Amino acid sequence: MYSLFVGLWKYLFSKNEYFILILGLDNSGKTTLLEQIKTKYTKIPGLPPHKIVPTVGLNIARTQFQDIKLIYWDLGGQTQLRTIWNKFFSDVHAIIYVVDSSDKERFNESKDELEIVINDSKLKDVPLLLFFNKQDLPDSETIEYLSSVFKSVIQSCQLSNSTDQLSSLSSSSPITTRNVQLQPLIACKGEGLEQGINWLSDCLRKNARTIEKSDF
Ligand SMILES: Nc1nc2c(ncn2[C@@H]2O[C@H](COP(=O)(O)OP(=O)(O)OP(=O)(O)O)[C@@H](O)[C@H]2O)c(=O)[nH]1
Ligand SMILES: [Mg+2]
Repeated sequence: MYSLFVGLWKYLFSKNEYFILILGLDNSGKTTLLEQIKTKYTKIPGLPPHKIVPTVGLNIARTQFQDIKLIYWDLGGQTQLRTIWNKFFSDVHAIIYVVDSSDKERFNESKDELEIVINDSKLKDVPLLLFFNKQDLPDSETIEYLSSVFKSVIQSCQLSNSTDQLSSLSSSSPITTRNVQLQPLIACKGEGLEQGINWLSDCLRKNARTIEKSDF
């Protein structure tokens, strides 16, 4: 009974548990990525790509990664479903944003949606892992090109870093930052996944924000 209680206590209040929201336009490969995460970091393999259908609700993966627990929430990216994204913002420690590197006609739409996300005050300081997916497709754009498309987003993260650092000098509050990483990905094969998750885990270990448990 005692060990059950201790286990429950640890489960509810463990400090090394982080919530990660996976966002991006529909068809960008979010659920494919989530299923690869399950395959790579859990004992139960994820669904193969041909069994994955467009997401309407919420898909979840719980993983143990070295010393930390990472819980991923994958939401639907269709236009009408994007309106619920911000309901999760108060409860997450990091954002993964997935871009279809071959969907040239929707690069700007994807960038505009990401700008809305990172400009939300509830996500201040939350690290952003930007996965440029589908790098296996012959018509996918390079990371260099995509970096220029998403330049305004990257710059606004850097700008918020320097603004915060300046204000912190005068107010002597802690320096706050939004870490950003651009990572090529082939979600259906899991290529690039490990590099991205390693980076994100390091960020969370070093400087994750505190979320009040009462928010859950
Ligand atoms: N070639 C290729 N196709 C991919 C890759 N990742 C995902 N796909 C394909 O892209 C399509 C959409 O994948 P999903 O994972 O369902 O996309 P999603 O972002 O979850 O879409 P919504 O749930 O509608 O928001 C599927 O046909 C996948 O097989 C990849 O790395 N390479
Ligand atoms: Mg999906």
